[in-house]
Amino acid sequence: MTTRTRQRLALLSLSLTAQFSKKGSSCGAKALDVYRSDVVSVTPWLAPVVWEGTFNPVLLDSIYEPQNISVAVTVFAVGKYIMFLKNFLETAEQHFFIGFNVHVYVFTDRTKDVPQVKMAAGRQLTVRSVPSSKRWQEISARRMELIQLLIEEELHHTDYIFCLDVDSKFHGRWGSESLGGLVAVIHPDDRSRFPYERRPESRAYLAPGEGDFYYCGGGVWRPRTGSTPARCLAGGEWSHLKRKPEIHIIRFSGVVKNYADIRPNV
Ligand SMILES: CC(=O)N[C@H]1[C@@H](OP(=O)(O)OP(=O)(O)OC[C@H]2O[C@@H](n3ccc(=O)[nH]c3=O)[C@H](O)[C@@H]2O)O[C@H](CO)[C@H](O)[C@@H]1O
Ligand SMILES: [Mn+2]
Repeated sequence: MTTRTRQRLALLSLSLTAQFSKKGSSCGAKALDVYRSDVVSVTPWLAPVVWEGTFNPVLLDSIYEPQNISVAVTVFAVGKYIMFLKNFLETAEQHFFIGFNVHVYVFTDRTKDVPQVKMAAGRQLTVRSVPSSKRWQEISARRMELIQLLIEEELHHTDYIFCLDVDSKFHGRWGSESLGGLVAVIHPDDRSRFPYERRPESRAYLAPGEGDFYYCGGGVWRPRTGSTPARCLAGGEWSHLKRKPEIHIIRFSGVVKNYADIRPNV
């Protein structure tokens, strides 16, 4: 099955859910619950915004499982950020694409310090050695280049690739509801506090008052897609922020850290 067909299937599955609820089929009772009126559940360009309660996980898994899809994760743990890796991997084992083929690629300069985490059948970890750096900006900027290389070398047949921050941990299901051509995670902070790009010379420039969603720097990236997300995930948190009532289930969180302690430079 081609990638495009899969994407269509993902969207189809959502509309199927809606149809079931209208027609009151045997799936009806469950599907009827799949509805939220208190949040925006579709973007103006018709990408689903995935809140808890807007999808039926059993139905979605039953569509994706027979397709035997493969999911890759890239995560960088350079320098002191290696300290976050154990928690990241352990919580991913509990919540991230359970029952699917998952291949985690860890990029690190401290290969000897990669923790041994027992992984379930169908899941594996590969460590890629990268040089250390004295500047976090360089570590951050080089990530895309190294991911691109990985795709060219090893990921031709991988269906979906998620690029995640290592200083994150999973608390709740993150699975097939997040599959799409280009997926972004909505940042849980207040919109007024976001550092939008204000330099007019930048292609990402937004005038004050413009802009709809603000995405986390992490998310999912796939080759040959445009820059408007086909799917937006909600349900993240940074524990120093006040929990918002519309977030029913925390799926993942960013670990609160003191940048001065862990980044090689400030
Ligand atoms: C969730 C989210 O919105 N994250 C973004 C935000 O994260 P943060 O402000 O949380 O940045 P960060 O310090 O977590 O750095 C991003 C990632 O780079 C890696 N790293 C960084 C420094 C280092 O010394 N060693 C190392 O391995 C590590 O995987 C880390 O998770 O801003 C960054 C750029 O500043 C990136 O855009 C991140 O994706
Ligand atoms: Mn981070």
